Amino acid sequence: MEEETMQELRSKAAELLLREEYKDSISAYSQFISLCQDFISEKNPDAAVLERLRKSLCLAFSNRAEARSRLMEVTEALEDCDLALRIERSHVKTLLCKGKILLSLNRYGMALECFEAANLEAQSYENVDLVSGLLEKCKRLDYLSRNGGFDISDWVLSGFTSKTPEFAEYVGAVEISKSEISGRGLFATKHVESGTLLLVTKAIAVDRAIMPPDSSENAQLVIWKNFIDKVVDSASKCSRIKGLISMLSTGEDEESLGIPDIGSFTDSDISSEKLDMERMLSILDVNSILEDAISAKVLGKNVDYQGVGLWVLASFINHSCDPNVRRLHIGDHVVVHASRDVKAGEELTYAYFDILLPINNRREMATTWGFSCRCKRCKFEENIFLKQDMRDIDMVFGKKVVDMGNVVFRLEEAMRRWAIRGKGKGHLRASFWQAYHQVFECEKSMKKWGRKIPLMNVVVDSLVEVVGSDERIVKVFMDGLKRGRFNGAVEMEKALKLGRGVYGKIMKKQALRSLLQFGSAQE
Ligand SMILES: C[S@@+](CC[C@H](N)C(=O)[O-])C[C@H]1O[C@@H](n2cnc3c(N)ncnc32)[C@H](O)[C@@H]1O
Repeated sequence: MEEETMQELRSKAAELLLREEYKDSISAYSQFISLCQDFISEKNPDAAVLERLRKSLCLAFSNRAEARSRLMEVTEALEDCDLALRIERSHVKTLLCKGKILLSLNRYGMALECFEAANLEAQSYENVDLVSGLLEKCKRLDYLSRNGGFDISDWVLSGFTSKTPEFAEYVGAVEISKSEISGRGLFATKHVESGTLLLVTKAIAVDRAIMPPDSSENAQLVIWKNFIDKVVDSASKCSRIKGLISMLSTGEDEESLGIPDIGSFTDSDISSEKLDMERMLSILDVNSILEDAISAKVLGKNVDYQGVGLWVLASFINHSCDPNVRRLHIGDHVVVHASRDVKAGEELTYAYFDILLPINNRREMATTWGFSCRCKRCKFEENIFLKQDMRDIDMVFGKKVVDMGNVVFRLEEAMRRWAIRGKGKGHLRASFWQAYHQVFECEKSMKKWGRKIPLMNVVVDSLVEVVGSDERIVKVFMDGLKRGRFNGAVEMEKALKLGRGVYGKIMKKQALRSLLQFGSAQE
């Protein structure tokens, strides 16, 4: 009688799974599993029956894992996989299910073990091609995650119409350490040149919508709410994701936060911590980033797209008004690269907001971010802005006068009087970038001021040395090249170096060229 009930439950559960009614299927399998386990322990069946029941139990755990994985109930699905594999170590269906879940969690090494084990048994499995396909994909991702050999050239050259390139999470020459800016930060472990890939990380969740320029605040709130729901849902279904999120700062008491080992983000276990809703919301407030932020570039998407997401490893990157990294958003991945040469041990920072502005404007933006900026450039400029001349220049600049040449001229003269050299010059030029920009882009202004102010080439070099490559700076440089202001080949090489600072080294010269010349038109 009991065996009959079990048989009925098992058939019902399998049918529900086929019909993609996962919740009901999980419930039916749970009942079957419980009855089956009781039967085995209470009835002590003979060897043949026991063997049959154990096989059924293994399949039930495996199918419940499948249903749970479809609902993204990752932690419970993995537990079911392990229960099934404890009964039958090389159960192909379970190995595939477990491998796919591990792959979705970017745990390539462990996923590879599952697919390799499944492949050994695959001859007896009806879908041999599926097994070998998954094994090959996992090998590729595992390889990319170890050596970071991404190349998006073909995709860029196709105008982003070909298949989006395959990305795996990658941790380059970086570590998390105590920051002088605030709490923890990400640091370079070796000298890297501009454009070097440092990190590729996949979003915990991201929400996007097409947002026309005049869209209401309400529309933004909808994106934000959807995004929060997605993160909360993922964290509730996956203890690893919950563990990762709980490492992040709430913006309070950052100096007391623990310093996670960078290795724990790749293939090791992360324990789940307590994470109530209040803490979760503070974490999202402090760490969520916009895809179209100033130091980011969304590749392959419509310009009206707006997206907000959470990328855990990138969340350890502090802001600086002298940033040295930028990020590209490609699909759900964030790709972080050096935007200028970086020395070993240097903290990696990007701009959370526009830093090509004077200190007062930057202060306001930092306040809306909830902090007061403690970067070196702000400290330097706080002192300089005590000078009356500096405040006068800032006032004229603030009036958005038509002829900004006067601002540039007065600033350059003041820097000469105050004997400001090297990085200091770059800092102040960055603050008044819009004035330089206006002059360099206007033939009439150049005729009037050209001889009295430094060459554009010189200004660009000093800017990039302190704030790294920036699309706007590169554009002015490229426009200068097109107007024939410089000697061709050497300057073209320099333009490509600047371009690598903006777009990274994950594409060949030809693709980079196309982005530099036609970038915005293609997106
Ligand atoms: C995304 S987190 C960066 C990592 C964070 N420092 C940590 O320990 O986890 C953003 C928070 O870091 C701090 N922060 C980042 N850049 C800063 C800066 N330039 N000056 C002061 N605080 C900064 C602020 O508290 C901000 O809310």
